[in-house]
Amino acid sequence: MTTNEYLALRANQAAAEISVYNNISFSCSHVDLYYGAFQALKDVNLRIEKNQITALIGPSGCGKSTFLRTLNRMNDLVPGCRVEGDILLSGVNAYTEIDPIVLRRHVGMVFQQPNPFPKSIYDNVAYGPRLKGITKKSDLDEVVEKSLRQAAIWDELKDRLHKSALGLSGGQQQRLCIARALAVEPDVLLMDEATSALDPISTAHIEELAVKLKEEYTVIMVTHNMQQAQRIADKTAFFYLGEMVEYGNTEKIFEHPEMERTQRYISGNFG
Ligand SMILES: Nc1ncnc2c1ncn2[C@@H]1O[C@H](COP(=O)(O)OP(=O)(O)OP(=O)(O)O)[C@@H](O)[C@H]1O
Repeated sequence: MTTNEYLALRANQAAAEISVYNNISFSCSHVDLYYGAFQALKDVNLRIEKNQITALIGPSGCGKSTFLRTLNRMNDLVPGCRVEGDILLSGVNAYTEIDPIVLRRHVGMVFQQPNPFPKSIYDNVAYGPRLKGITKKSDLDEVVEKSLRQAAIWDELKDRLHKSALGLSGGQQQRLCIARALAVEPDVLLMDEATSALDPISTAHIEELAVKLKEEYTVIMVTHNMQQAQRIADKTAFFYLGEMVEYGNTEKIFEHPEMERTQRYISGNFG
């Protein structure tokens, strides 16, 4: 091989690498996480694709929420928690190259229990944009409307924007929390069992919403509900005892898993 041929090959490989990263939201390599002496994540390697819904499944205590929280550095707030390995967001190291506050603006999160602020519906959604420095009323009005529309709750709430968010139903509160997360224009939305406290109709609303949102956002969700993962997730990662055992297209994980532990879990033999 001549020098020129080698250089051409290397350039091609570099271009291929870059195009791979274009489709990748989070790239996690050799991630270990310790709560004090206890190791909760063990050598997790996972690439999460953009504009997809990725479900994290596995038995209780296997590290799904812990992994989700490493993505926006929520675990930084836990005393004694230590993360090793690399977590890149669009190629940028989330632990060494971005301030956690900025990271969390790009990576929004919705929790199991809806947690609106004890403020008006409007002020809940306007909270993040105001922190970002948006103060003009017409600009805030626009962001509030856009975010509530994206969260598929504008029509229900548009006539009561200045009423307390605490007066909404659980399902409405959860969609409001999604609107609040979207108002700062994140790239990624993390959902930690976001429907487990909701009734079936509210759950269906949130599932439909997640499918719509993946056109613009990357959605990563922890769920105990295997039917939910099968209904809406493009990709599924199975965790067990702190390890990410298997990852792939949801259909494949549920119908033809490669690992015995995945097979046993999805067939209900443990967990
Ligand atoms: N703040 C913490 N301090 C110490 N240990 C923790 C902490 N949070 C979680 N753990 C431990 O880490 C392990 C993984 O917990 P995690 O909540 O990530 O699991 P999970 O798969 O999300 O579980 P579940 O499905 O029950 O929510 C568990 O053994 C848990 O007890």
